[in-house]
This record gives sequence, C-alpha cells and structure tokens, in this order.
Amino acid sequence: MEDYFVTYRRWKEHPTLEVSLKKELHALNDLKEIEDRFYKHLEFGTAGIRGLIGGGTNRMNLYTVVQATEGLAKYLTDHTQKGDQKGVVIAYDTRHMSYDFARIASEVLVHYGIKVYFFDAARPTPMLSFAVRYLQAAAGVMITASHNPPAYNGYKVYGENGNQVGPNISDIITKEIESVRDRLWLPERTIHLAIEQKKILLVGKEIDEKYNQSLLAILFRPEILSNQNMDVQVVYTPLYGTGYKPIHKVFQTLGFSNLHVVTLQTENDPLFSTAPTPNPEKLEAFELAMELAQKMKADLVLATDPDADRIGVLVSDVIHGFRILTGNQIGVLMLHYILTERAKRRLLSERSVVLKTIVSSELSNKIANSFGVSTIETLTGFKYIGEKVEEMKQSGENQFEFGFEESNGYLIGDFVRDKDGIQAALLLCEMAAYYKQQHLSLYEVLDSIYRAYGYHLDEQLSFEWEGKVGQKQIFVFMEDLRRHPLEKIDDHHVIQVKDYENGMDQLPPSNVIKYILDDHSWIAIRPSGTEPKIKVYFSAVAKERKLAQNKMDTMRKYLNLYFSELQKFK
Ligand SMILES: O=P(O)(O)OC[C@H]1O[C@H](O)[C@H](O)[C@@H](O)[C@@H]1O
Repeated sequence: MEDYFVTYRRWKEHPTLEVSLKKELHALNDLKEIEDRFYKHLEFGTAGIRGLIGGGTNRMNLYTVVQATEGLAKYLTDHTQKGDQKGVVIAYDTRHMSYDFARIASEVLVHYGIKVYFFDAARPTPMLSFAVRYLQAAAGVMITASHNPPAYNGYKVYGENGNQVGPNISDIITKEIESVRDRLWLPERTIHLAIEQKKILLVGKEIDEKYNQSLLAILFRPEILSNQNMDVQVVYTPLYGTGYKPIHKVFQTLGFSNLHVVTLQTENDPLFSTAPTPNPEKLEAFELAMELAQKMKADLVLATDPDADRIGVLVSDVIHGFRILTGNQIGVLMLHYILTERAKRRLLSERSVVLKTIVSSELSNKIANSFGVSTIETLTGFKYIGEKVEEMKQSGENQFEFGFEESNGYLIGDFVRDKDGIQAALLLCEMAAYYKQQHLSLYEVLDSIYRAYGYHLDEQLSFEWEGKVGQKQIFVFMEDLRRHPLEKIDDHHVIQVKDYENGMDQLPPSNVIKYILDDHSWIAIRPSGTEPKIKVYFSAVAKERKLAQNKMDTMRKYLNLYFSELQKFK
C-alpha cells in the first residue's frame, strides 16, 4: 500500500470526494490520526469488516462500503455459478449511516447487474440470515457494528446458506477489493428508479411473518407463555436497536402480556443516548432496564444489542437480588434445558451434537456428555458455528441441538445460521416461566447445574493496544508468549499448552494459545478480531463454589499483574 500521507492527500484533494468527508479530512491536523485513518484498508475480521465511521481507507464510509460491495459483486459474477442471478439480500440496523451504507451497497449491485432484495426498514442480523435462505438468494449483506459503540459501523457478508462467509470466501472478496481500480468511485445514486424498475425488490412483511412462525417452533411449552395466570415478569430493552419489533410481535402472537419494555430505548437514536454501552455483556447496558425491573419486581431482565444477535441477561432471586449472567452461564442454562426437554421427548439421538467455540465454557461438554450428546468445537466467531450447522445438514451425519459462544451468542433453531438474540429471548422467557412454576429462579437452576457437574466460573479480561503500533505490539506479545509460556498459577501447573497457530484439534490455524491447568481450569489468550485488544479468557473449575471463586480471584490477580506489566511497554 502506498504511503499513508500520499493516500490522505489523494482523498482530500479528489475533485468529487463527498463534501462532508472532504471537510472532515481537511480539518485533520494530527499526524497520528491521519496515519490511523490511512495506513491500511479495513479488513475482514472475526465478524466481517468493522471500523469507526469517518474519512479514510481504514474507516467505514461510502467509499469503503462501495469497495467491499464491488468485491462481493465480482465474487458473485466471477466465482459462483448463477450467484449474480439469485440476488443479494441487504439489511441494516439502526446505527448512524446504516441505511446510507445499505443503500449505496444496493446501488453498486444494481450497477453490476445483480438483483437486490432490500429491507423496507431496519432489521436484526438473524433476520438477514433467515431471509437469505428464505429468498434463496446468493448472498446477504448486513450493515451493523453489532455491539460496538455508536461511532462504529460494519459490513457482514453472508453466503447462500445464510451463514457469515468464512475465510475461503472473504479472502476471494478481499482480492477482488484489492483489484478495484478506482477506489474513489461511487455508483449512480438511483435507488428509487431501481425500485421502480424492479432491480431492487423491497422486502419486509412476508419475511417478518415467516420468521415469526419459525420462532414459535423453538418453544417446548408455548402455552406457558400464553397462560394468563402465569406470573413471571420480564423486562426487556432493545438498546435502541432492531430487536424490539420482532420480540414484540412474537410475544403478542403468544399472548404473553408480562413483557415490560424500556420504551425510551426503543426510540430512533443512533447515539444510544441513555445506554452507556450497547453491549449487553456489560452490566452498564442494563442501567435503565434495572430501574424498570425493580419497579416491576422482574424475574428476568433481557437486553439485545443493536442488531439483536446477542443477548444479555440479569436474573433475580430473593437472596441475591439482580445478578448479571456471563455468556457461558446463559449458554449452559439454555443447553441444560434444551437437552432435558428433548431427552424427555426422545428427540436426542446418537448423532446429536452441540457446537461451541474453543474459548467457551467446558461445562457444556460435561452436560452434553451426560445426555450422550457430543460437542464439536470451532474457532472464535459464530460464522464457524453457522458453517458447521450447514455441514451437518449436508452430510446428515450429525443432528444439531444447540450452538453457543461465551460472547453472548446463541442459536437454537437452525432456520437462522448465525447467533440469534430473539430466539434466545424467547426461550429464556419460557424457561423463567417454567421454573417459576416450580418455585425456582434461573439463578437457583444454575446453581443446581454447578452442584451436579462442578463449579465452572469464568471471566474475561482485555487489554487494549490501539493504532498501527498497537497492532504490532499485540503480534509481538503473542510471539513472546510462545517463547515464554505460562507455567504455573499459584499451586496449579500448566499440564498442556494448546497453540492453535499451526492448526490444532483439526481446526484451521488461528492465533490462539490455551493453557490447561492440572485441575482442568484453563486460560486462553488471543487477539480480538473486532477490536484492538488482546482477550484473556479464564475458567476456574472446582467441586465447591468457594474453592472455584478463590481460584478465580487468584487467576484474575495473576493475569492482571502479568498484562499490566506488559502494557507498560506500550
Ligand atoms: O473476540 P473477537 O474477535 O473480538 O470477536 C468477538 C465476537 O465478535 C462478533 O460478535 C462475532 O459474531 C462473534 O462470533 C465473536 O465472538
């Protein structure tokens, strides 16, 4: 790539550069900022392309979205059979610029002679995945930065099976993007004409209906949510995102009237003004929801992120009050419920499989084992889980039961091939209602799972290294870890180091190191593929809660110290 400053000047002085970007670039006077915006092109990471909105090759703007879409268009026309004729579905969330990016992506596809199905309003990511399959399209594009702060946006690409494309396809698209000759080209802005000419087909209502019907099928006891005597109280916030409409619709269909919504956070506000973070993994995201939950004496509090693929959960019980569950705890609760109910109905078979990632809790393996169900692990990224679901369908060798990852992603019904916060919300409500009838809170159920299978507590730390220097630092750090691996934490020795860099456990190579301790506790370290940070996942295993908690505290202290020392060399 040419020198960042040359590219900056070329953009800034380009005669037809979009006016607001031009202004923004002219106002820049910090060299570091200019370098960060122009030292590279946005790349495909764990979940597509993601970045800050703004001018630059390393930012989300009309130009980078056009390039990505040209890459996709060329992939479809040159590398797939009839891909260009089957069309592409385009959806977008409620973020700043999401509609504009979706619109220009459609215009690029029209320019390349590719049919477009364009959603008539913002929709969740899982509905895009659903729509690609339903409409038998060749691909899908979702404009979202998922749970990132409001200053971000992103571009996710889906294949014809409704799952996010893996590296095989994203590498081809990247090559095609690299061959784009004029990187400052924009297509004709003719969406309205293209709609009239039926080159762009507006979609919405029919997909909403079909998706809603499919949702109902994941429930084991739909009647429990329609029962007027049922007294479970649920508070829900869509965190200004796309989750509200489908969730409202499905609960209305069921006749569930105890869903209390944080109305302020259903509004159209791309700044997510009253949500300190749109990431439902974090307790701060629940600030307003918690106020309402206290008022309503809620049993369950749910939050979906702006594109409604993730869900966060607070549960309440008499002793503990409201507590946030980790992504693993939510997964384990759902898994246990699903397998119990499916076993009762004799729906499990020796081909039954649970899917999870290598950095997600291993408690799920134990639960699955106890039902005679096997577990397949994938690398981080729900795209790998979606890919496996498809493989399983094609080969018929396995039967998909449930997929999850620690970062609050869950898939129950395979009519979607990505994580689905709406499916998760629905099942969790059924679970809370069912357990409440037995005088149990979800928290108590979790504890009984721990007592049966052992306490598996888990946490995550992350350490940021920003910008170009940061990226190098993260790489150097991982290499250093390879040369000087962790050997011991407190009294516990590392008995196995799993370095996934050269491929491990039949998985493709990935920059991840996992340490297994002699008591089955473990630590995994990897650079994030969506943010400039190193993520450290750790899990403490013990028969008793107190013991597991002590181990957890020791691990946290050790890892914090270790990484803080390293950060001094930032
Ligand atoms: O850990 P990262 O590479 O930042 O990815 C974190 C998460 O990002 C997105 O939400 C993906 O869909 C997830 O599958 C992934 O776990």
